[in-house]
Amino acid sequence: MTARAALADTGGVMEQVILAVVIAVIALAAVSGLVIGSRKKKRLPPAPPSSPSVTAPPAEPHVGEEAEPTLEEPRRTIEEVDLPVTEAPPAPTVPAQPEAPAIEVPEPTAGRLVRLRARLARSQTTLGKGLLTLLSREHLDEETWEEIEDTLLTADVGVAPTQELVERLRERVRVLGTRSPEELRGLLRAELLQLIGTEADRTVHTESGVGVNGEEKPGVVMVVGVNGTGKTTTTGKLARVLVADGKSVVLGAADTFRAAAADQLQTWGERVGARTVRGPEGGDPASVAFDAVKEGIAEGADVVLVDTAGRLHTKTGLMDELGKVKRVVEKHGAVDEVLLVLDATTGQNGLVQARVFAEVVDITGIVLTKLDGTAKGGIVVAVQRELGVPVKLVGLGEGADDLAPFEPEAFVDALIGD
Ligand SMILES: Nc1nc2c(ncn2[C@@H]2O[C@H](COP(=O)(O)OP(=O)(O)OP(=O)(O)O)[C@@H](O)[C@H]2O)c(=O)[nH]1
Repeated sequence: MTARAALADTGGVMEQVILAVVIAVIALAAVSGLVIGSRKKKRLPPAPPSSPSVTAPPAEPHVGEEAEPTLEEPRRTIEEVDLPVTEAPPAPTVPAQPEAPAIEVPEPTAGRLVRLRARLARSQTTLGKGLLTLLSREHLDEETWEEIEDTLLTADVGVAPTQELVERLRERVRVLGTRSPEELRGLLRAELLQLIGTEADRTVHTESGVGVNGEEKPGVVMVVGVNGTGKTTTTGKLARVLVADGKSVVLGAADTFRAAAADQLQTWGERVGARTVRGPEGGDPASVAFDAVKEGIAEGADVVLVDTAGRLHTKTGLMDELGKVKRVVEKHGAVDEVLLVLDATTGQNGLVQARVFAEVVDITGIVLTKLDGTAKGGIVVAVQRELGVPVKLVGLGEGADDLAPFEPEAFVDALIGD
């Protein structure tokens, strides 16, 4: 091969090399253009308009995207950090103060028994009207007197008072000779009144006095009795009686065995604007009672009513605890009333309860509930005899103002009718 031929050969190879390089560059450019295009396609779509009520979670960063720059904040020492407790609470935006329940105005207490006498008359006909019918018989033979006796016993008057009454009636009827219905009514009225007693002090004592430290102390009333007799209801109704008479009342929910009892009492209190002092469920009843009187003193209240647990008289420990409640309350000063609540429908069983309660605390008054639901009104006589303590209030229904001061005359009139 000549040198010229060799050179020409070399030039051809160079041309091929240059061509190959040009093709490679073009190919590279095309490939890189495709990559850029595909990256552009991967960009996130524009964010949807944000909704005002729903807060969207932050979008997660994708691979290849740069992280958001962090805010540059100087590092603070622990002393410089404001603790949340030191911050002023944000101004409340919702004016949602629950409205205080409307305060009720209880019915006046004077003459309540007269107003409610229809409740008594309905259920007591066996006693009053039954006696009148028997006494009106033309011949008052032994059989009739026995029927009179049975009527009194059935009405729970009790054996001894029944015998006394029958004895006196026999004597007076004999002296009277002929009997007009009016005379008989007057005679029976007088004898029943004598049996019930018109002289006893039936006032519920709630006068304020002087506490152990010489401070003014509200009148303190303890309400005791077995579960279900209507004790809590009676405490609530009594609060209304007092409020109706213009007194301010604090309630003590010392029935800590049953949380619902405290709720029940509080509801009664709220209806007449009386504060209720309560403790933890199962807590010490004596301490709740103590706190209630303390609160009453602090508030300058007129009366503190303490509702106690309806302990069963068979449980000696619980009964002892009732004595403790009274002793602890007395650290503030005297307890003015201890009212025993008895369910008139339980008859003789109520007398057993009365006896046991009287052993633990000095009962000063009796509240007979549910007299509207029984013909056994004679229990008024029996229980007074048993305890030597007067009936001071009677319950004549489930209504808020169905608790009446006990008035013997109105009671007897309701029994025998006018
Ligand atoms: N008919 C009638 N029902 C009454 C009277 N007094 C209370 N009651 C009802 O008797 C039931 C029991 O009353 P409460 O006050 O819960 O009885 P309690 O003795 O406190 O019982 P605990 O709270 O379980 O200790 C309730 O349904 C009252 O409405 C009343 O004079 N007449």
